[in-house]
Amino acid sequence: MKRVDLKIVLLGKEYGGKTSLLERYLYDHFHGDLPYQNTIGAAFGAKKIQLDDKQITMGIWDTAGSERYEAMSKIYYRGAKAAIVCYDLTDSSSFERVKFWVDELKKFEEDCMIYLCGTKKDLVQEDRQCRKIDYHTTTDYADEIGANLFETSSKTGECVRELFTQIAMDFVNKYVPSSKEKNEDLILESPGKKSTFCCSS
Ligand SMILES: Nc1nc2c(ncn2[C@@H]2O[C@H](COP(=O)(O)OP(=O)(O)OP(=O)(O)O)[C@@H](O)[C@H]2O)c(=O)[nH]1
Repeated sequence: MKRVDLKIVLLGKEYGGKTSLLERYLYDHFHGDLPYQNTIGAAFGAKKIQLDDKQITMGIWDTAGSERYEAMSKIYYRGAKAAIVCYDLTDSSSFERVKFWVDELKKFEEDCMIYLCGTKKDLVQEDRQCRKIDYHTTTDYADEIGANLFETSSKTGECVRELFTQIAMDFVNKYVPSSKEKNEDLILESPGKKSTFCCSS
């Protein structure tokens, strides 16, 4: 069994749903009934996932969205192989913050794969008027920057596992040669193809 580590960072505006996304993925729970508590500094969680003959340990950094902690958040994306840049589907200003983080990553962490994540999908499903960020605007932007896009709900769990599994698969395809490919001395190609995930509308 081949073991590899994968560093992932969560970025995005405060109240954007990063911590909830991580908790849904790690512990399969959602504490929507508890009062909101902003992340201070950063939090860390880890999860192992197995893909064929590879065991990937994902180390996931949940950064604080408040601009007060911006300088600190920059520390956490260093060396990250994937960044999940979150925005709240019910808050238009959160998408402006996405652009800030994408520019940062493109400038300082070129090799980091970027995943755009529209959070709180359940709210826009309950009431379409809650959607403040047009789906096509985000897919156009994802195309422009060469990113994958997911719309998730930490309340229902929609698309959360799919997001992290996609990251692990892209990472393996990009960075971890399979034993067969290694033996045959093949050159690996990056996954290239982007995908947009919106499990149901
Ligand atoms: N309905 C619903 N509420 C959500 C969802 N995700 C997060 N929330 C709520 O949105 C609020 C903010 O969520 P957090 O996960 O704490 O946001 P954050 O991005 O970690 O915030 P910072 O720590 O300030 O950066 C909380 O009250 C959550 O319960 C979701 O998928 N659906």
